[in-house]
Amino acid sequence: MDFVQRLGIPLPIATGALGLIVVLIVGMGFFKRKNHMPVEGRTVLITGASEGMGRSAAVQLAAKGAHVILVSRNVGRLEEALAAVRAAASSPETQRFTYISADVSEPGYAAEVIAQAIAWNGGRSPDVVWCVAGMSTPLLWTDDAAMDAARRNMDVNYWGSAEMSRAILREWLRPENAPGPAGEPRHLIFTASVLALFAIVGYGPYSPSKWALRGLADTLAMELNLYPDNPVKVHVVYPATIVSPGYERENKTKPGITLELEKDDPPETPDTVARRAIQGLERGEHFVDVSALGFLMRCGVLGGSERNNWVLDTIVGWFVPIIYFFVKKDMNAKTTAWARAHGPTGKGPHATST
Ligand SMILES: NC(=O)C1=CN([C@@H]2O[C@H](COP(=O)(O)OP(=O)(O)OC[C@H]3O[C@@H](n4cnc5c(N)ncnc54)[C@H](OP(=O)(O)O)[C@@H]3O)[C@@H](O)[C@H]2O)C=CC1
Ligand SMILES: CCCCCCCCCCCCCCCC(=O)[C@@H](N)CO
Repeated sequence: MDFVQRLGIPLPIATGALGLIVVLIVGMGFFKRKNHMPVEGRTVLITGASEGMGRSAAVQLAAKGAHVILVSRNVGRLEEALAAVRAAASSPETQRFTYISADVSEPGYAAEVIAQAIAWNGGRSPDVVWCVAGMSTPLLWTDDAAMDAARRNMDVNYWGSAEMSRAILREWLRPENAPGPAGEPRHLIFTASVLALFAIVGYGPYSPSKWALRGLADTLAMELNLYPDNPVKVHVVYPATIVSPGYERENKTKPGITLELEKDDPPETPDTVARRAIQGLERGEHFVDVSALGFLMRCGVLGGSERNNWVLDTIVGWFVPIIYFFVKKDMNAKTTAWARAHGPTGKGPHATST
């Protein structure tokens, strides 16, 4: 406490301030104990639900008692996922499940999907919509295929989620669909990536599509205050590496330097990532991180975004630049060293060994 006195701050005020901070952090944790996203008996629509994290989320939400609508393109895989979801139901006699085959990159697809979902659901819209469908084509920005890949990533990741968000909000926000200000909020969930919080070489075609989701989510979070009688919560989930079929696909084009830089990020299974994401949603978080690195990266970008815990997120955010000072130095040096050893465009998953 010596340094506190040397700063001229009286001890009682210093301990009082410290005590207040602790009480705020603990207190805010206490309020979060409520489940902010109960799904039992409610209907959840998930895009990208036939594989990877979306499929795991569908299974886990069925186990919590939700009716689930799976959306993706491939009917064979949807059938398989549907069987897994059905098998996980907590009340198989009352819970209902179905799938809708749709391509989220098709302009206008979402209104039709929502219409089908409502028809199946007895005239009621789904209560939770989670946009998980996504893809990644890592390439160096000057690669021949990068521009087409960037447009495709934007079509699936950004426009696929943006269209769905508009279609469902136009339903949820209708005056006749208003549960009133005290009604259970509906939930609109986007799936981004930690790469929307921190960028690394090789994800030029992908990262912007996920950053864009962040901008849309923050805009909507404020815009939804216009509809106090139709409460809706907006969330963004930020996974790091998920060992999924999509991850196998993206590694086919991943530049060697990208593989090298991301190898320190511990890969997680789709089940683990889905479970942590659902826990964060149940705590009522606006931005949901699912790993320790993701937590630091989230605190590092918050700016004017909603904070999950205003005290903790802010204080952690003050220290993240110190970590980045070293991380960026290291990553920039590794990238330069890579160019010296392999030439700047040494690429492909096996580039490390050539
Ligand atoms: N894997 C990773 O390392 C990371 C992934 N993410 C993001 O998390 C989410 C889940 O990733 P992951 O578990 O790897 O998923 P996968 O890539 O393994 O599965 C993607 C799912 O989305 C569906 N999908 C893909 N394109 C379309 C489309 N055009 N229209 C409709 N459905 C489509 C697929 O089904 P079908 O082919 O039948 O259409 C499948 O169900 C994605 O948004 C991804 O960008 C974020 C961070 C890391
Ligand atoms: C303060 C914090 C320190 C930061 C240290 C950074 C370590 C590098 C982590 C890179 C992780 C990349 C995950 C990619 C996930 C993804 O979205 C793709 N697989 C999808 O294509």
